[in-house]
Amino acid sequence: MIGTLLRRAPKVHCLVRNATGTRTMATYLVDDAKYGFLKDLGLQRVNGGVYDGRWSAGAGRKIQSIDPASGRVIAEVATGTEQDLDRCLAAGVAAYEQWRTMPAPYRGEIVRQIGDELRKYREPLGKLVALEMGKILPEGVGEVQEFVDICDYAVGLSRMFGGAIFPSERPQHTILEKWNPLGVVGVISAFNFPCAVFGWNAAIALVVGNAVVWKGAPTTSLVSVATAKIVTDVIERNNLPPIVTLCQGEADVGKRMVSDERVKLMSFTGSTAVGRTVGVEMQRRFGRCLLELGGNNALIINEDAPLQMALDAAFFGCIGTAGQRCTTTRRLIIHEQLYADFVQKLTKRYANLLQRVGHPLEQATLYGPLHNQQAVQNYLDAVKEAVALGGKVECGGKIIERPGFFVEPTIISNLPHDAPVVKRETFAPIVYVFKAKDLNEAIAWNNEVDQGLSSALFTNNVQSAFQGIGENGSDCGIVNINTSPSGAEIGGAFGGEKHTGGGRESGSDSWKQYARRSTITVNHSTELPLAQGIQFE
Ligand SMILES: NC(=O)c1ccc[n+]([C@@H]2O[C@H](COP(=O)([O-])OP(=O)(O)OC[C@H]3O[C@@H](n4cnc5c(N)ncnc54)[C@H](O)[C@@H]3O)[C@@H](O)[C@H]2O)c1
Repeated sequence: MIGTLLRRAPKVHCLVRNATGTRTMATYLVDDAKYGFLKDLGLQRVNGGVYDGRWSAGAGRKIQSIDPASGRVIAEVATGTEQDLDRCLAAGVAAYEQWRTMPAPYRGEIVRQIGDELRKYREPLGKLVALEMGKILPEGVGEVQEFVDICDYAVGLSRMFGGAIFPSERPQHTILEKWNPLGVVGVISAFNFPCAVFGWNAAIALVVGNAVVWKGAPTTSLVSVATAKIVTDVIERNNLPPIVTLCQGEADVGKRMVSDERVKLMSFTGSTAVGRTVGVEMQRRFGRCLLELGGNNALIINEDAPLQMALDAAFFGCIGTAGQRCTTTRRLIIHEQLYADFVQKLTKRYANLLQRVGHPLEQATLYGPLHNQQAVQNYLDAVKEAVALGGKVECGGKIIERPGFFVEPTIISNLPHDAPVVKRETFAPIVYVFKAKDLNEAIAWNNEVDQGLSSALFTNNVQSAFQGIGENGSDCGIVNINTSPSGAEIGGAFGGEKHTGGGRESGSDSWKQYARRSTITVNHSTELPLAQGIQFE
């Protein structure tokens, strides 16, 4: 329905300057009444991309945000520069001084209000996520829901994050552990989760007592602005200082944030290549970092797997978000006895999916576009490389001829399990399929790539399942049994090993990454005994 409206939408023209300064005609979806949800989110034709306690146009480049399913301009964002970031950081440091003194349950109350406000904007913000990133509407709304859920989680946490008490070897002494906030937490996020990644970080960082400075991906700048507006409105209504600031910008702003000593923890989500530079810089200046980087996730189908479930899991895992999740299934390792039948059934499911290709805002769409032209090129390059290495394209491999950045979901067989193209993360809907002789071989192949984010084993055998999750099993941060490696719930700690960066976000004890641990010995005696019984007189 909305897709029909999209195609029929009247064109609204206005004059803008492009990157070279030439005045050109542009069409803006934000001016079209059929995209009224953009105005509901407070978005205009040109939006300020900087919030340091008040909204302003950044002095950086004006970025045109594109709908990847049609190539049309949604609206513009005036992004920030390093100077704009400097103001955001200064405001964040000052806000932190006040925020850290407030009781944690009070901080939780503010995060509760943020969650409630997000609930009100779930649909329009979810639509914007779908429109600007290119994921289908249920996934766009689901992303906002993740932010709501982590707020609920953080509210509870604000009354629960506790320290330990340990026995002391000295009489009438007690050893305590107390978790204190760090200061300003920097968040740099990737285009594929433009709302939730900020949410996972901000909700937890705030209840622990930190201030947050955010830079989202340049190509999803509207989501950053709309999300930050919802959050900062709540903060302003409570007469609080800017404990959340935004400096939407490009790599120069990101680099500056990473190198600034005021940022005590740098939470970076993005590619391994950029994450490596972030990690090195944070190590150089002894800052903390939380890295959530690329994945190369495998799904193992053991000979005793529940087959229908495995097929459903592979279908969603490989194709969901058009292959643009960090947890997307990129390798299927199938027991040799099941291989031919499984690949044939999966190929059939792929063929049926082509009926469900469409605009992400259309109700019937299951499969949307890639995010931009560069992603299409990366996809084509990977297919070409795979074929040159002897790979057989079982299905897909080409661009889908329609407006926007659509490519066919693709299955490639016949490659060595350790081919260079297989060991690399191509952020596109390509899955490589392999025939394994037994579980030991399958696990060895699962583990042989550099990345270590997510994995799954399908088996009905308890011994195989426990091998998969144990010391001889998957070396990933996420190790699933009989469910897809793609996607995760907020209750557990999210993140991966090796070149995925080692960070953990969301649930379990991930909150500890946002806090500094103070070990405290309290002497409640009238003597002053030294540790280890040392006499010093
Ligand atoms: N592990 C996870 O939780 C997770 C989640 C989502 C995405 N990802 C990964 O992110 C990648 C896709 O996202 P992307 O293309 O936006 O990644 P990217 O690395 O190109 O960009 C990520 C962010 O870093 C910024 N940036 C670029 N250069 C920088 C620099 N030198 N210093 C500081 N910041 C800089 C970008 O502007 C953007 O905001 C994939 O590899 C995917 O697997 C990982």
